[in-house]
Amino acid sequence: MWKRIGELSCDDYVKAGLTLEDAKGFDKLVRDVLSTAIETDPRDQWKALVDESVLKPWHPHPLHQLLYYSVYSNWDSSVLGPPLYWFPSPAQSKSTNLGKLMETHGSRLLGASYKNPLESFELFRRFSVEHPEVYWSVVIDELSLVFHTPPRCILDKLKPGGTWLPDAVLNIAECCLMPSSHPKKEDDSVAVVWRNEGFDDSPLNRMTLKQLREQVMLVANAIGGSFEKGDTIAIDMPMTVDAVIIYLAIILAGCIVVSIADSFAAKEIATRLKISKAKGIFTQDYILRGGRRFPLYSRVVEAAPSKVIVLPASGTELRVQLREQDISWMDFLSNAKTHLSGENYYRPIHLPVDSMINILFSSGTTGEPKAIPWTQLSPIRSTCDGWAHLDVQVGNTYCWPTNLGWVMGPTLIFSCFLTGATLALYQGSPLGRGFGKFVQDAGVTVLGTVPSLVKTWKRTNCMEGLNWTKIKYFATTGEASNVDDVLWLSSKAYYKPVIECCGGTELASSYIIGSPLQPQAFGAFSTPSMTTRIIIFDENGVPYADDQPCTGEVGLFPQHLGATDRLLNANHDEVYFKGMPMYKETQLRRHGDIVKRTVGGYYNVQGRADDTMNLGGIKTSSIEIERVCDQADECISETAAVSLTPPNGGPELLVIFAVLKEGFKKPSEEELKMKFSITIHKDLNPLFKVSFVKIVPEFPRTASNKLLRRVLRDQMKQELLSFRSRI
Ligand SMILES: Nc1ncnc2c1ncn2[C@@H]1O[C@H](COP(=O)(O)OP(=O)(O)OP(=O)(O)O)[C@@H](O)[C@H]1O
Repeated sequence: MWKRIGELSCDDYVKAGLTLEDAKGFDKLVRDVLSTAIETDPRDQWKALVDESVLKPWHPHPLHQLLYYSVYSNWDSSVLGPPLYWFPSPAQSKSTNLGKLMETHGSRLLGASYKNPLESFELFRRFSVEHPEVYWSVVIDELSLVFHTPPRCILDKLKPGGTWLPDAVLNIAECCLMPSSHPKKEDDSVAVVWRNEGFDDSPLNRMTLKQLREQVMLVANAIGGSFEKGDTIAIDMPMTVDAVIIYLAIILAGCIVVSIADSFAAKEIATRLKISKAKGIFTQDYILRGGRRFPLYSRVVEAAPSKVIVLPASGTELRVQLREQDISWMDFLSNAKTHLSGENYYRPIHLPVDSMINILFSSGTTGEPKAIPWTQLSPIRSTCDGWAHLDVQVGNTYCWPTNLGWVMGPTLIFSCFLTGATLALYQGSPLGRGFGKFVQDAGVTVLGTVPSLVKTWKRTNCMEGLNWTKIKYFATTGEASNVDDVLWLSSKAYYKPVIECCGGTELASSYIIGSPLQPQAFGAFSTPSMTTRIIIFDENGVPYADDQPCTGEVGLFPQHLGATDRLLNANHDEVYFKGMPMYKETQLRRHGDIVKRTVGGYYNVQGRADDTMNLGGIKTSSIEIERVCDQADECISETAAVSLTPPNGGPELLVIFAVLKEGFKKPSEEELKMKFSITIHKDLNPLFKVSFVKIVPEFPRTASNKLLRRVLRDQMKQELLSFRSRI
């Protein structure tokens, strides 16, 4: 449906939103830039257009779409791999964290085979898989780690998952807070920059490393006065600068953080407090978000924990009446002050590297959320991923709207403070322009997102006119990205890479991800992460060869620094190992994703193994079907595909749920069914039959916004049952 790039004319540019005058200039520019590349590889054409900044962040999105899709209009992904939009430059690659490391150690470790960071990336990555102890020994030196007792070695292979950094003793919060010479963190380096929603035109707030340390030590002193070492203490509040201080203070004081996302209802808070046996909880009276005030303290109180420490959402006065056993933040802090007579210093509690610092909960897309213990190894792992794959370093300002209850919250804290980057926090809703203005004003250089956020920004066009060109990397996680949404995002900073990250809370890392040392494709992962070995296997558990394009469930090699070896509310072995195939002598670790490896070695996640369906004898995944259905009609905002086994048995039935965009003529479910069928037959498989279509106002999602296909499946099952019982 898209023209070839050489066939585009002023007319097309006008239709895409330019004035006739601008279209003429634009047409000439495109022709000039492509004059040397018109018959060549589309990748060279796209690269030339990007290198010359032909497309500007303020150009209308249809123009970006027109150029990108026209360049790749004849691209056959099944033969050529996914279309690429970002290409690393040799010069730039040498200034990345990993590039520098490779230039320093590459020849020593790889011998004469080492060429440069781009050509030798895959070789070096494989080396990191085969010799993780060598890789970690050099990368760990890049973080501001201070060991009270250094590790005996990097890896002791006696146990199945290995014992990492055995005998090491440290306090990971202390490592975040102390100045260091490499990475260069000084007392007056800016540690945190933040702004409150509603103050979008006011100056930014900044806190230096020294100020942060003093604040954390003050709170750690107060915690030391009220709790015992090893106590579990919950945090249920937005990810504000105070929440970050409390998080680090709990760990500094040798206690364990229980992170609970602030969007949970009382019942869910109660479950999490019970599983973790939390002795107390930090919360706010209200949550201020999107110009509204949502009660939080009342929800926490309903969950009935023992002691609640309550911060005001704004100002210094609480707007709620506290129960007798609870205490205001001010009173809590003043205890510490009295106790110390003005002296903030706190002696960090040093603990073995495998001691627990944080209890997190998975999002629960596949079932009950798992209570996942993070040890001091977990932040080391997650920071190293950000260091290697997002190039987080001194001088960066790193922002990722999230919450301490999601794995990205703690990851973001450690990724900043162990690498010397500045943490950027917007205290309010990330959905609107205020957030985008903060990104601009704070000079954010690494911006993390989740697909639903990007979808909203694109749909509402709320970021129009803002300058995001300081961003050098975007990142996205949580769910599969929509190609057109990431195209929109990348275009806001002259096509900077959007690094896809897919992992799990229990891995403290991504197992597949993008890299600044490899060309990137929208919505695709370019590599397993450093040191990670993945195996994709078929339905019989037979592995595909490492370089073979294929689709199947993924298994991980279990020796994975930072991965869990226990769960608090389930049997770890049963969840992650039972029933998994062996690879040679090794039993693989379950992750539960269906992964497609494309030609050229890129990856797509096709959903959870639980979301695969068998349609007429052919295995397929929800995401594959949704990708084509999303394009079936312009009135479609998003789709969700699930399959049902009919109550009386028989082949699985395909059901497609659709959310419609506003402002379009609403089709009937029958009409949509026709459209979906045609698209699926044309673009996916002529044998797939659509059994039902349901239009719904919105999809059920986890608190972190992940689509809950299992809830849709259950709903449909109920409907089918009640329909049958009525006839
Ligand atoms: N960039 C991404 N693209 C596609 N899927 C992703 C991406 N990032 C994360 N995911 C999905 O999210 C999963 C990890 O999320 P998390 O650790 O919160 O557990 P969960 O699977 O959502 O919850 P639970 O284990 O409770 O069912 C991944 O295994 C993958 O299925």
